[in-house]
Amino acid sequence: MPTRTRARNDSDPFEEALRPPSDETPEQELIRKRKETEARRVNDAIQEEIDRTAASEKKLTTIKLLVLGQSESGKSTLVKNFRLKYSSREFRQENITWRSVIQLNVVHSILQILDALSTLTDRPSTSYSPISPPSPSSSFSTTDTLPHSRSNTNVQLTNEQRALKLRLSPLIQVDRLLRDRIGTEEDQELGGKFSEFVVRAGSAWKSAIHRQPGRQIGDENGSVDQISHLMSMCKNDMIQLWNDQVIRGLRVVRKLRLEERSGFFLDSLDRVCSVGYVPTDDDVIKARLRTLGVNETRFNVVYAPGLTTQWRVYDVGGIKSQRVYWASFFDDVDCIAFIVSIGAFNQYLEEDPEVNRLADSFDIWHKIVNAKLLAKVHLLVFLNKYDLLERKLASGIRFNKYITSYEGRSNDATSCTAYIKTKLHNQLSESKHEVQSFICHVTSLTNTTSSGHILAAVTELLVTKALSHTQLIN
Ligand SMILES: Nc1nc2c(ncn2[C@@H]2O[C@H](COP(=O)(O)OP(=O)(O)OP(=O)(O)O)[C@@H](O)[C@H]2O)c(=O)[nH]1
Ligand SMILES: [Mg+2]
Repeated sequence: MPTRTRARNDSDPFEEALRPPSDETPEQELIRKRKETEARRVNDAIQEEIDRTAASEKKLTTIKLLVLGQSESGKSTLVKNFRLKYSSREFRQENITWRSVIQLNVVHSILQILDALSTLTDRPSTSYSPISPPSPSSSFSTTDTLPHSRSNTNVQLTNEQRALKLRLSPLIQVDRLLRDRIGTEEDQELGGKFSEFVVRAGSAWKSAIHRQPGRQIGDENGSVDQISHLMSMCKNDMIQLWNDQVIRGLRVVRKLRLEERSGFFLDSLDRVCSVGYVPTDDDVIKARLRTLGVNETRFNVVYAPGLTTQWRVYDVGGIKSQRVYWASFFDDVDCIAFIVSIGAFNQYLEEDPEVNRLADSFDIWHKIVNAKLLAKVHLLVFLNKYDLLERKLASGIRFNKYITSYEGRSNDATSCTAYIKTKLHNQLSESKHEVQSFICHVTSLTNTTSSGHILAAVTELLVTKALSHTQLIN
C-alpha cells in the first residue's frame, strides 16, 4: 500500500535502529533511559574537555628564555632545576642515564688525585712525610703560590699509598669505558690531560646510553654491569684515598678544586659506587657535563586552569669560543637569564688563565646590556654559587684581594653580594638601551629546595608579564 511504502522510505535508518522495540517492558524502558542519560553525561563531559583543550591551546603563549654566563657558572644546573620543577616526570625518567656521567665525574676526580700523587717523590717509605693537612674548617687554599713547606720535594709516598695507587689503576679502564658509553669528545680548546669531558648538543647521548647498556658480568647471583662492578671493587680504596689527610693537603696545594665541580660525589662514594646505584634528583642536579653547542629544553607551566605557557629554554656553552653563537638568539627571545658565579671570585678562566672569573662576568654583562637587540627583553640575573662564596670568605679568603675596587669593605658574603649586585645594576643604568625589566636573585642552584622557590617566583612574574603583553590577563 502506498502509505506504508512511503513510511518505510522516509524513515531514518539510524532512528529506526535506535527506536525502542515495540514489545519493551516498563523495566527495560527504565534501564534503557538510564543508559541513555549516562551516555549523554559521558558525551557532554568529553565535549567539555575538547572545548577546554581548544580554549587552552588558544591561550598557549610561548616564552623563550636564553641562559647565558661563563663556563661553570651554573647555566645547565638552572635548566635542570626548571625541568625538575615543571617537568619532573620526564626529569626522573632520565635519572638512570645520568649514572654514567656521575660515575665519570667520580673517576675523573680520583684520576686527578692519582696524577697529583705521581708528581711526588717516588721513594719507598713506611711513614708519612711532613706535609701539613689543610685547616679543618676548609678545603680551600688561601694562597696563590705554593708555599715551600708544601712543595712536592718534601713529600714521599708511603708503601700503603703506593699500593693504593696500584689497586686503583683499573679506574683508567673504567674511564675509557664510560667515555665510550656516553660518547664524550675531547675538549679541543682546553686540551690537557684532565680537561673536562664534553658532549656536543644534539648528540642524543641519553638514548645512546640506553641503546648500549654495556658489558654485563655474571655469576650465580645474577649479572651486573661491568663498570658498576669495577667501581664497587675500587670503592673502599677510593674512600681511603679521599680521606687520606696527607693527600688532602696535596689537593689543596694543587688547587684541584674538586669540591666545586665533579668532586661533589667524593663525600658519597659509598653510595655512588655501589652496584645498584640509582642517582637521586640532587645527584642529577649536581652532575657536571660541559655544554658544547646549544641545547633546547621545552616544558609547560600551567598558570591557571586553561592558561598554559610553553617555555623554550636555550642553554649554551659558556667557554669563550662558544660565546660567538649567543648573539644569533638575541632577537628572538623574551627573556635572558644571566648567571654569575659569585663563588668564583678568586678563580681564573680555564681557557684564559689571566682573566678573573668575576671580572669576566662583568665584561659579559656589559656586552649584554649594551646589545641593541636586547632592548625588548626581560633580564634576569642569578648571582649563583652563594654557598661557595660564603664558605670561601669564612675560610679567610679576602674578596678585595681579587676585586680590588671592593677596597676595605667588610669581608662577609652579604656585603660582597650587595657590592656585585650594585655593580651590575650600575652597568645596566649606564646602558643607552632600556630593557623590559630587571630581576636579580641570589642562588645556590645545587640546593633544589631554595632554587625551587626562586624559580616559582621568577616564572610567575615572567608569565604574568608575557600574558599581560598578549592581553590574556590584565
Ligand atoms: N657549590 C655549588 N656548585 C654549583 C652551583 N651551581 C652549579 N654548581 C656546579 O657547578 C658546576 C658547573 O655547573 P654547570 O651548570 O654545568 O655550568 P655551565 O654554566 O652550564 O657550564 P658550561 O656548560 O661549561 O658553559 C656543576 O658541577 C654544578 O653542579 C651552586 O650554586 N653551588
Ligand atoms: Mg652547561
